[in-house]
Amino acid sequence: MLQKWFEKNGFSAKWCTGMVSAQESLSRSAYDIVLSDLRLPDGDGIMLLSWMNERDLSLPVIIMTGYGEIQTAVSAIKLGAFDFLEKPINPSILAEKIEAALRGRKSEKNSERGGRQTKRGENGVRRTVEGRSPLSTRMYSFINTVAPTSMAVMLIGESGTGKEHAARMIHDRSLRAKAPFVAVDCGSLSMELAPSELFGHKRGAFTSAIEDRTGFFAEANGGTLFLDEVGNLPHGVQVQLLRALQEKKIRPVGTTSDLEVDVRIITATNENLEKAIALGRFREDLFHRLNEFIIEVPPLRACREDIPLYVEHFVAEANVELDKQVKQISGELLSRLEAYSWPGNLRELRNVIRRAVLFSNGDSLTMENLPLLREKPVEPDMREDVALTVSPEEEKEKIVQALEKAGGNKSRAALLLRIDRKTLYNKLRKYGL
Ligand SMILES: Nc1ncnc2c1ncn2[C@@H]1O[C@H](COP(=O)(O)OP(=O)(O)OP(=O)(O)O)[C@@H](O)[C@H]1O
Repeated sequence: MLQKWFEKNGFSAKWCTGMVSAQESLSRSAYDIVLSDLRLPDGDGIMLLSWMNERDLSLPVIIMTGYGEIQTAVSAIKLGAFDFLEKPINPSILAEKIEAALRGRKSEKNSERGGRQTKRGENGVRRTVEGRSPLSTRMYSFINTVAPTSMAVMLIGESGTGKEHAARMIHDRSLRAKAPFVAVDCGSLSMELAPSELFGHKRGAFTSAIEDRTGFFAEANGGTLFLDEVGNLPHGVQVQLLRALQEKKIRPVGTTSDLEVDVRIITATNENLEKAIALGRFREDLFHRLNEFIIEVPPLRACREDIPLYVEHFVAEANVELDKQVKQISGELLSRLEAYSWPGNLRELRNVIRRAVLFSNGDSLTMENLPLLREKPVEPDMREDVALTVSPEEEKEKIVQALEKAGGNKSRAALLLRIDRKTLYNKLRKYGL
């Protein structure tokens, strides 16, 4: 019914039957807005929202709720949902909310189109800022040095420090800037589908190959392919990747001839790959091919003097997105932000600021707007170690079962276990899975 409504009103709408099907659509194509039921046959709107947050899919999400679900809708807003809509849906309220969400989105897109840091979008918000602390300055000077070359760059840093951001910056400052930048989350590639996702396939190559698929390599031809969490690349695919890099040729699944590709590779990892090599999980020859130039992306707590700059940036961004007018930040709040340990780095800071701006009433942010930071700062190690059960054997068993259910897809398994992807990776390593 809603799909018809959208189409009648000049939108193109894709209807998904559940959470997994929405995740698949969101992974493949770009959308401007997501309208999701709170209850879904295979999950719920909040799980979908967390999944999108993890991947930085910052498009507006409107959650549709039934009678008596307002409390859950409020939690959704705290998690970053744009708004909620009570059922039965009133078309004029729906139209109003869609318009408000798209207004924010348009401003965001304009600022994205602004490209490099020096340019600004129509709304005057920069797309990115460069920290000025010694570690940040060093990183940007490495980025500027390596960008115009064709060297393979490996970005090493904790989750949320801005590795993907740095990869885009390298691409934008390279001679390939006008060609595509394609980002791939290696953790979500299953062993079975990875070759076809990376190298493409011919229709009929396997049962579910109902049409030809280009593959990420060919999509990135002439440009940059960013392999995020490269340590999670299935072992079998590592050999194929090495061949593609050495010979600059790929062979789509189900075909007999090679395609020439010209792709610059940037990888990111938040783990010690040398350890993975020692454990036989990562190929040493591939590692050397990928790390022609290593850049360390520092954790936010090592660059505390950059925090006010980032806060200012994220407030400006949230003002536009949420139609707010925050102009001041209380000294007490800023000191709190500077003192916090930021285990989730820039991503966590951005989320905290967006939430604070959303809950602000006037033109200033105070401690009142930051309920989440009032408690003791979380240490990174504690965050990593969320036990799923009391005994390690049971925990391992639970993980194995979730992986089976998810058909080997780690992101999906993490969702089933209700832990984040990074925690799952740590546990897989811990149990040698
Ligand atoms: N220099 C910057 N200026 C503005 N925003 C930034 C900057 N660097 C990172 N961000 C923002 O911080 C968030 C996290 O960045 P990013 O996704 O690049 O981190 P990551 O290290 O790749 O994370 P993960 O390890 O989880 O994949 C994003 O919302 C990104 O837009």
